[in-house]
Amino acid sequence: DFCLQEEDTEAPGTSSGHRLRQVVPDRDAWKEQCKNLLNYIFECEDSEPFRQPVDPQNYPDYHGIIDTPMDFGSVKKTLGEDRYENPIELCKDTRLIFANAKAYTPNKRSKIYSMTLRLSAFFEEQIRTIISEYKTAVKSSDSHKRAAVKTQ
Ligand SMILES: CCCCNC(=O)N1CCN(C(=O)c2ccco2)CC1
Repeated sequence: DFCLQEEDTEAPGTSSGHRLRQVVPDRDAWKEQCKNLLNYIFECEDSEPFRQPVDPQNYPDYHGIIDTPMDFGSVKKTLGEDRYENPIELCKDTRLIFANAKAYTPNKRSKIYSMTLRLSAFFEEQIRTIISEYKTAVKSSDSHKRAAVKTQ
């Protein structure tokens, strides 16, 4: 893992000459990665029923069965407004989209429900790396903080 060397705690370009270039995992990278993933999902035909909230006019029983509606448009908006602290929170909301469809569908062979199966398989493949890299970056930045405290 990355640990601050003595000279790294000084301002860059100090009398000690050049600083070692630090490669520090970016703990904010997950946001752009999730934006790109959502954009890709929006391009998929399978996401069409899930890009905006269910209209109770079309499905009057929907909100009686589903306690917490969720859709990809809402996830995208929450992300864009910086209301997710991390990719785990985004993953939780996205999984709700799939769980709601499974709970609402009258039949596991229904067209709309079958669309979520492909979509969720793809989403889970992609989000696992984003979350893994985020957790690594957080650990690394924690160790940086510990190292910095030690040198004070
Ligand atoms: C252009 C779509 C606008 C909003 N979406 C919408 O009306 N939906 C998506 C959620 N639904 C289901 O998950 C479902 C599972 C089995 C049958 O329906 C109900 C239909």
